[in-house]
Amino acid sequence: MDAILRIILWVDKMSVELKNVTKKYGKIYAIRNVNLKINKGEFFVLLGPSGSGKTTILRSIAGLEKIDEGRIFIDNEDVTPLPPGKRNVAMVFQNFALYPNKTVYENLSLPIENLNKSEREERITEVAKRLGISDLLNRYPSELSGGQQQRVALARALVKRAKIFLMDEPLSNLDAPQRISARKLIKDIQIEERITTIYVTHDQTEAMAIADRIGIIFNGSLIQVGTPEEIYENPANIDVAMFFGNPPMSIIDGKVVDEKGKIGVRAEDVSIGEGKLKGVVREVEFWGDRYLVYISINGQEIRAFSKIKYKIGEEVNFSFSKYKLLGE
Ligand SMILES: Nc1ncnc2c1ncn2[C@@H]1O[C@H](COP(=O)(O)OP(=O)(O)OP(=O)(O)O)[C@@H](O)[C@H]1O
Repeated sequence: MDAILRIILWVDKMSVELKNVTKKYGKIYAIRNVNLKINKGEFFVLLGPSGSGKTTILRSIAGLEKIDEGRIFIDNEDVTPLPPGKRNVAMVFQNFALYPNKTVYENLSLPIENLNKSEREERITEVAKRLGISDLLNRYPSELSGGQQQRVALARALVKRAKIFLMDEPLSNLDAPQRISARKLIKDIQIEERITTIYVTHDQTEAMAIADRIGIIFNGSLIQVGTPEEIYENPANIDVAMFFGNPPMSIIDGKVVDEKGKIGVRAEDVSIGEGKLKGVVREVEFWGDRYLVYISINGQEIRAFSKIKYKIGEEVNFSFSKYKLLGE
């Protein structure tokens, strides 16, 4: 049987649901009244600033944290009282720890020690092939690059044939090119196997690239859930608008345009060189295929993409093709 088909057949996808989940450390709320349904086979990204509660949600789903209030369901079964070992999830941590004194093969054998030797060998060979680490099985972790170690950590989660993947900033140790190729690999595996995956990051570019849906969390509360496109187009509030997108929306006072309240504008919706608004160029960044121009207008700042490199201090006319009213 084709290896990929076999992997698909292992996996019997699971949904995850959190109902009114609260977790406190002492008096501090790490997460507060979180309600969230993650669908079978979905790639769900939890995105938020440092300390917002992302890891706490993941650890609560894994059973590594005891929640104070609420219930957690995996495939409609209430798993709240179950220990981690009974939840059938695999977690890949930020600082993936491989056993340094064991070879890659031995590291991959550990989660499946309960199987007999030939079954173990079959699984490891299959997953190693899929992840391009077949040639590394006899090496020790110290003899691997960061990216190779990352693949071994992923392989270790995969050999277990868990039904849910929980990933906590799994690419944080990699450099930029490695991150891009590793995230593509994670996404490829997830698409092929449709393993329900919950992935934590504070990097919104990564979130947009990889997610089916994103949950935005600030200060322990889930603020918005939607596809990357939905959140990009319609941020739920000013905090989300100022956080999501690269660059995020510029937030300006309505009085600059003919609207009341705060207005969010995306850099690609600003056209320099036309329109009745006037501002001064404060800074210009080279972004490879274009420039990001910082324009100041009545003491407020607007960012605009431009093919032309404007000069700092230059007065420019500009207009918006689109903007979003974000309230008072
Ligand atoms: N073991 C703990 N004891 C006390 N407070 C904790 C503990 N773990 C987390 N916290 C607090 O709970 C809140 C949420 O932490 P959490 O690690 O879930 O955030 P995060 O979004 O994953 O952050 P980061 O992106 O920095 O990893 C923070 O205020 C944190 O200081």
